[in-house]
Amino acid sequence: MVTIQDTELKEGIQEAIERAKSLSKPVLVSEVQKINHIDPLSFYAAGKSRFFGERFFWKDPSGETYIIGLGICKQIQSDQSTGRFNHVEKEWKRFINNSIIFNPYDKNATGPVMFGGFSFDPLKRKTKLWSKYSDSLFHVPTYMYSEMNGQAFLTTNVVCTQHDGDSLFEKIVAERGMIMASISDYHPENANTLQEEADINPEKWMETVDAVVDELKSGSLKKVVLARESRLIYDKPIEIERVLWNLMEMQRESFIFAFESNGDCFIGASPERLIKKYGENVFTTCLAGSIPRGKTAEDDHILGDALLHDQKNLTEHQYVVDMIKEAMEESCSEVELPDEPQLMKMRDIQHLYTPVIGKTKRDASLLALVDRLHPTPALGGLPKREAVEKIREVEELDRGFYAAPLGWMDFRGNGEYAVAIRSGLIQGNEASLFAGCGVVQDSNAESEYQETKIKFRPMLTALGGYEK
Ligand SMILES: C=C(O[C@H]1C=CC=C(C(=O)O)[C@@H]1O)C(=O)O
Ligand SMILES: [Mg+2]
Repeated sequence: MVTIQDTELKEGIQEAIERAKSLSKPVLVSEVQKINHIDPLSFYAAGKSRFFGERFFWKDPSGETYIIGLGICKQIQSDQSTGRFNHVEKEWKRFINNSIIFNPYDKNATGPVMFGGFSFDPLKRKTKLWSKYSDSLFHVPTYMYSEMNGQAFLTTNVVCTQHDGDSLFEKIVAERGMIMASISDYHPENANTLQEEADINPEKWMETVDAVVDELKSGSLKKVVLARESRLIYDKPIEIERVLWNLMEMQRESFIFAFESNGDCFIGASPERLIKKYGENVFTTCLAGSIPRGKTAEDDHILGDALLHDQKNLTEHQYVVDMIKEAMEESCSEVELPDEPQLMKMRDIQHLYTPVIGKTKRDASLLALVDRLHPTPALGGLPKREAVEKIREVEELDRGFYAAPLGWMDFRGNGEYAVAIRSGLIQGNEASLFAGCGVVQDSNAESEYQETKIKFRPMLTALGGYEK
């Protein structure tokens, strides 16, 4: 591991300490090394004893991008409700402004990266379920493995203060050496046994769906996404690595993520991109309207075809397209999207899907786009503000980070956010799973309930609790 760049890290740390003295504030040094490929999950697992509660894992659906972070060199958090996206972006810029970055590679997700997300609705009454996550929470990792189009990089981030000395460099190099030496191929061991599964108040949830359908028929609201929770209890602490392993095996076409905070872990496999921004190119997704997968290829085709022609689902989908198109046209000089939805087939479910691409106007930053889009009518409803207010009023669930933007942004302003659905919060040997669905005028409470059951499956199967 000793390379010429370690000289850079050493000198960078010395320079940063001097800079921290003159500025009277901490200064970041970030060093990027190109390394041989490492199995991303093995890197994550190597941080288990030293960094438990301070790790994250990210894979995009194409498998082109993996980002795994160990340790926290900087946390950006806030419980502020208005202007939170802008606030985080400002904090991020302020943090990297005076930093010293050794990164000769023109690759996204190398060098300083912040990973994290936002709660769905900062105005919702908080329960203790999400006490480990503030409304905006981002971590800048100390050690980060990233893979972009098959090339692998190791970033080391060190925050230096005016009180640090030369020993900081020795400490970091020793710790990094220990992590790298301890990486061994991860294989899951004993599965957990599910002891108790409690759907939280399904009857009440269906009554709420009925009540909202009545309102949709009479008022100005067109769509409200209603979600519910299932609480699982296992015989022993849930091994996050094993859940990730299962998700990677079974949900290849999804974003796969884990975000640890103070011992809890928010984890999932979402098919839905909120926004990706690489330079001026932006990509977003309209995903709404669902039907099960068929047991045979023929069944599956018949179901898919039925979805493509089902008026209730087409309406549910179209609300999302209209809103996203409008938002993108405001922020972009060019926007392209197909006229008709296509099918996105995941392991457990198929959806109506319309991809959207655009080119941003010069001033549109990634988090400004997140601000503009969240929540789309696939997670909130239409009109946006009224729908979020309705959810706040009638939904029992504390959504926390469920259905909200989760992802990364690098020091160049590039990054990607998924909508964190098909997800759960792991707390020791317990887990809460979340699933929701788009309620429109033609919704039927029983079939929406069945739809949420299917949406629990990716996480339930990965945790060990549902055999297909
Ligand atoms: C809100 C969820 O899914 C959304 C994404 C795709 C399809 C949806 C639907 O058909 O209702 C939902 O809008 C969820 O999985 O919890
Ligand atoms: Mg639906």
